[in-house]
Formats: sequence, structure tokens, C-alpha cells
Amino acid sequence: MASITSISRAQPIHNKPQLGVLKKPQAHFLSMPISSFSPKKSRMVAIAATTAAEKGKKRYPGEAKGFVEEMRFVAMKLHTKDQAKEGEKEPQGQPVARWEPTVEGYLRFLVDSKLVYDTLERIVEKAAFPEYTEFKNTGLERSEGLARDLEWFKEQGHAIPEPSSPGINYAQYVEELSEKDPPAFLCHFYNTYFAHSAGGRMIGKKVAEKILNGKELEFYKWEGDLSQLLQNVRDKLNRVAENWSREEKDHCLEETEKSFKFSGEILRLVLS
Ligand code: HEM
Repeated sequence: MASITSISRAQPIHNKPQLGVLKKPQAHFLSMPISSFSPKKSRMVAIAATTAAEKGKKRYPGEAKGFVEEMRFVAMKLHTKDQAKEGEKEPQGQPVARWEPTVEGYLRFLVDSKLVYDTLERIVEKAAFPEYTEFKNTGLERSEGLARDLEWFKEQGHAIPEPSSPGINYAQYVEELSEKDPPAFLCHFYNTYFAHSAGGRMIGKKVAEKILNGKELEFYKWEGDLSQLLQNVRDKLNRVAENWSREEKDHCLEETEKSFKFSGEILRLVLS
């Protein structure tokens, strides 16, 4: 599970005055004490800082590779150390390998996940902002696969529950955000689809081994080459973000923590 309660602020960005929608100014990664970074990261940050100083310009971790790399950098730090090697949070609860899931709990997780994917996919289909149009039919959509999985569980004689508050709350949150704040919305879009393709897949495999005789659900199958589909979406996100000011980019990065919090609550349903 993501460490929902202990997740620290998505790392801050700079001290410039910010737009109305932004939170109060915070220190940038590069202005944090070097002791708060792991040795490997400290080296990376030191190199970035030197380069920045040389160029007389502030740099942001991952910036040279494109904005998605900045999003990834913030997201990876919010993992616990046992979830991913770049994670910086202390482990909380049992690692996924020791989870004791139940079919009922897993069904609650799938139902709430479907509500979130239905919502994300409806939002980009409706495209209230022109930048959402880019994200229609990316091949990463999960809604139809989840519908087929729930049908399969039904055929197996399981009752499909109604969505519960973790999914309802997240769906409502992203829906509202999407209508007024594209950079923040696209942070949730990125984290939801990319988390599922990484840790989500690993969790699905472990759970299936324990309670579904290893059956692979449609939720974990993509048509075509997944790494290419992910790369296409990275390229689109990078292109969209090229039109954002630094303040809008920072605002997007700051939303990562909320994405972890909401998704973490849905993930916990597996163990409910
Ligand atoms: C038990 C929970 C989780 C586990 C075990 C987990 C594990 C992982 C692992 C192993 C990676 C791959 C790291 C690599 O590329 O080497 C990853 C990537 C990632 N995770 Fe998680 N994760 C979890 C929860 C989450 C949550 C709640 C979010 C956000 C909603 C999230 C967002 C991401 C993102 C954005 C990436 C980068 C994917 C990419 O670069 O393609 N993860 N995670």
C-alpha cells in the first residue's frame, strides 16, 4: 500500500509569487538541505544545482528530459521504500507480497477503480479544455476491461458491490478539478494510468496468485505494446506542458500527493 498518512508534501517548487490557485510558496527541492536526500539523489541534485549555477538558471529535477520526468520524480519519492527502489517514505503495514486479500475486498477495489476510470475517460471524451482532446483513445483506457472483469465475477456467482466512498470521493474530486484546472487534473490522469501500469500490475499479479488461481484480469491487459502506449502518452503530456508557465507546472506537481492519497484509499479496499 502507499503510505497514505505519512506521505509528505509533493516537493515544492520555488519561491516566486504564485497564481491564485496555488498554495503558499514553498522551498524548491534544490533549496532543501542536502541531508534530506538519499546519497544517490543528493548527487543528482548536486549535479543539477551545479549545472543550474553554471547556466545561471534554476533547474528542476527531471526537467531536462521533459515535464513527465518531473512528475515521475515527485511520484517516485512518495512511494515507500519497500514499494519502489526510488521510494523515500518509511514502509507502513505489510508489503504487497504479504497481503492477505479477500475476493470481496478485491471486488470493492475493482468497482471503485472502475468508477474512477469511467470518470477520467468521460472527462477526456467530453474535452472541456482543448488539451484534454490529446488524451482520447490513448489505448491506456481501463473502463471496458474492468466492465468485462466484473461481468466475469458475476458469472462466478459473486455479488458486485456498489461503489464505496474512496471511489466516489476520488471521482467527484477529479470531475470538479477537470472543469477548472487542467494542470492539476492532468496530474491525476498521469498518476492513475501510470501507477496502474507499474505497481498496479504487480499488485494484480500477486492478488490473482492468492485468490483467483492466477487468472489474469482484463484490467491488466492492454491491446498492443504497453511501453509504446505509455511513451505516446508521455510525449503528449510533455507537449501539453510546454505551453504551461512554471507556476502551472509547479501547481501540477503539487497535486501528486493528493493523487497518492485518493488512490491509496482505493487500494486499501483490497484488504477490506
Ligand atoms: C502498493 C502500492 C504501490 C506499489 C507497490 C508501487 C510500485 C511501483 C513500482 C515498482 C514502480 C516502478 C518503478 C520503476 O520504474 O522502476 C512504480 C512506478 C510508479 N508509481 Fe507506484 N506503486 C504503488 C502505488 C502508487 C500510487 C498510489 C501512485 C499514485 C497514484 C503511484 C504512482 C506511480 C508512478 C506515477 C510511477 C511511474 C511509472 C512510470 O514511470 O512509468 N504508485 N510504482
